Amino acid sequence: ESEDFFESCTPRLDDTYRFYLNKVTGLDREYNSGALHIRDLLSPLFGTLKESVQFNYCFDIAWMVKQFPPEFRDRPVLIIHGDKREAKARLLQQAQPFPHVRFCQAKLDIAFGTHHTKMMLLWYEEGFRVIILTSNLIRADWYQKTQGMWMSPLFPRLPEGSRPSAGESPTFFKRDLLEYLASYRAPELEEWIQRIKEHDLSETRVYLVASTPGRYVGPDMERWGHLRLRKLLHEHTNPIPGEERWPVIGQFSSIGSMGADKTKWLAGEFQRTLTTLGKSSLHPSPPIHLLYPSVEDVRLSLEGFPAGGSLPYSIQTAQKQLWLHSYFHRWKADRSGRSHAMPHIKTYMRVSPDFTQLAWFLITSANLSKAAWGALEKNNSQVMVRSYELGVLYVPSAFDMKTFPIDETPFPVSSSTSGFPVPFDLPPTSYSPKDQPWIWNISYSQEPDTHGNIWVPS
Ligand SMILES: O=C(O)c1ccc(Nc2c(-c3ccccc3O)nc3cnccn23)cc1C(=O)O
Repeated sequence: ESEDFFESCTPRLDDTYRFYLNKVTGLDREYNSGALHIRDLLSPLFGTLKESVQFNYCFDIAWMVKQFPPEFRDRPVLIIHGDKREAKARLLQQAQPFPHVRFCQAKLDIAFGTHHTKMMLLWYEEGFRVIILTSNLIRADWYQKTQGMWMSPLFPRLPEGSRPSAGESPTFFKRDLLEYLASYRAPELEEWIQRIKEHDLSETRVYLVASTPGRYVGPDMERWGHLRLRKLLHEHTNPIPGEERWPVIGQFSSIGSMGADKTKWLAGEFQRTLTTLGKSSLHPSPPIHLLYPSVEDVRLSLEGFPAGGSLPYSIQTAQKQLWLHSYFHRWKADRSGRSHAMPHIKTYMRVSPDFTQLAWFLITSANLSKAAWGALEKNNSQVMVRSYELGVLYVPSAFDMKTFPIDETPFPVSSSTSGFPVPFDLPPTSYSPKDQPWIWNISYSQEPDTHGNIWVPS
């Protein structure tokens, strides 16, 4: 039985894609097999921790410290955040009892930008690991929401005296990660840039898709945000016969202001990016399906209306863009047992007309907003990005495939399949005429949620 015990307590992980969902409290056991809790990520099973860096937006420092196993609880943790003034003071105050926790404030010089990036840099005795994820470092983000992550392989240390460009991956992940870290221009990150240079990242098969605040011109325009994604799709995917019938899917947990009509950004520059496949000069208009929870999805969720506290779509923004809601589809994820675990994960993908194959897949912190993805300005000669964002792109060519088959039953995880574990149901389910998008700052008092409560925002 010790074998069974060991089997049951160490998650059998899908090694192909290294894409995992968070565990969700209250699901049948099978739907959490292969899913990971934050305590799994920080467990000695993945390495003997020396120091870590936590890039995130929202922090509960005392809760975070408790997620480390006791033997690692005093190891230095560097927090990369975007808080300023009183918010920064409150954050630093949280760590007053924890001298091993230090802080670095990411510069946010453009209005309305946020430090949205969620990443763990884990330095072990045995080597180095990167985790890029969608969860904040607060209990609620790891309880009953659908969240996801990419977990890197263990990167071994390079032999002494290796040249810095050693340890590069076929997807140039090492160069791109170092450039992203350098974009903070933060002295606290210098020693981490140096440490990563000393490790072998060559087994990485995903491309980094990052956003860093700024106004970019010329070749710098393709380094960040959606123009970076367009560049990667242009270089590393191929045209598909009948691609105009291959839908684009965007799935997210918040929405920015998209302008008075679809041509302002969504069906213009953003659609141009999402429909790029290789170097074809066609600009098809395939279906675009946007997945965002309806009020009913939230009301009937495991958390009930409080799930909507992490779906910050405001009435002020929504009323300016009613045209957007015709693209919307519900959150339905029976295949992962997560139809009632509201999404905080963000994913974008290009699927075949029969929803059995993927041309590419992106998991990211970036919601549907110009702040996150960037927007062209000055007659398309400049792109402006407001926020820090981070995600990873899967393209079939990096896995010696033409397309990714989709695994329609990703749970319980079976290391046998080579299918990509898309976490929600395909095809997407359109809103019914009565469905409305969840808006977080209006009241819902007609019908109670799963906990018998109504929603009356202050
Ligand atoms: O990922 C996400 O969906 C996400 C979305 C927004 C966000 N921040 C944020 C919030 C807000 C949302 C929820 C609880 C507290 C908040 O302050 N309100 C605004 C207003 N304008 C810009 C950013 N805003 C943070 C995250 C995240 O979880 O990182």
